[in-house]
Amino acid sequence: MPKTIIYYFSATGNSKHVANVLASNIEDCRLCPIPHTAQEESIYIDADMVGLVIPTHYFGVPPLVAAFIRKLKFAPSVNYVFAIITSGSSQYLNSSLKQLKKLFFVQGQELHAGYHVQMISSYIPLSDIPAPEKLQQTLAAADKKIERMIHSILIRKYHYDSEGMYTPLQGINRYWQKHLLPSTYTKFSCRESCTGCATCAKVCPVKNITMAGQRPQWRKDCQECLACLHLCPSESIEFGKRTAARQRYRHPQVTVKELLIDRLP
Ligand SMILES: Cc1cc2nc3c(=O)[nH]c(=O)nc-3n(C[C@H](O)[C@H](O)[C@H](O)COP(=O)(O)O)c2cc1C
Repeated sequence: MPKTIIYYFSATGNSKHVANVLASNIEDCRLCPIPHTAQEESIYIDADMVGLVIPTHYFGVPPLVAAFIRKLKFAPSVNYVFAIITSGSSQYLNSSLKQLKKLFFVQGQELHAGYHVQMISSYIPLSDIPAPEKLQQTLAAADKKIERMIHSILIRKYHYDSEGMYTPLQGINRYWQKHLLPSTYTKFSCRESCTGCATCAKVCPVKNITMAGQRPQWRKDCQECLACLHLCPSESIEFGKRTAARQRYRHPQVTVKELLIDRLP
């Protein structure tokens, strides 16, 4: 195993960008996309340093990431574990690090450091993608924060970014997972402009989309990551009623090809 392994999940490239920058600044570092581990029942990590880079979904940890952590077993060589949460804005309205701390604790592993980095929100049912100038400013500020995080990680600093005291958010995340997520797949629709290229099926991290008569069909395992919607080349996919008038997003330094490679082999 390499000295450092970074596991990540990314639908629209924000977390992938952070993981890429980390890997190019940390010696002997391997990147591992979480969807690649889906078939494994147990994952033994025999590295010195372990990183996790993930988006926040509904103020907390995406369920596929929680399921991944529950499979982990750590060798005694592991001496530093860090997590980075990418988000639209809600560092101070968030419970991701609190949740991760508990998830790692249950696996017998301390989470030594946790960071938030504000990027662009992929949750367009709620708000539109900002204008190009604002988008660039936000991503430039994120790159500055990534530089500072790398410095702290390289000196193995023990540090937690604050998430505020707003614990009811953990309840909202649980409610979403239990009561809303199971029927999320019913909210997708596909316009006439669909070319049947199947990019949506290929980018789905849980292989939840099948093509029927050149049209996507969403099954019940949807994680609501919105990769299908944002990465559709003809912008033919909608989610609910509000996305029709809204722009799509992908981190400008991450290609669709890279995100495709991240999915299940
Ligand atoms: C279902 C869903 C829920 C989200 N919830 C939040 C949230 O609670 N707070 C926030 O700031 N951003 C939220 N976002 C935005 C993402 O966390 C953010 O865009 C993230 O950087 C996406 O990372 P990725 O490009 O690696 O997938 C949400 C996005 C999705 C798809």
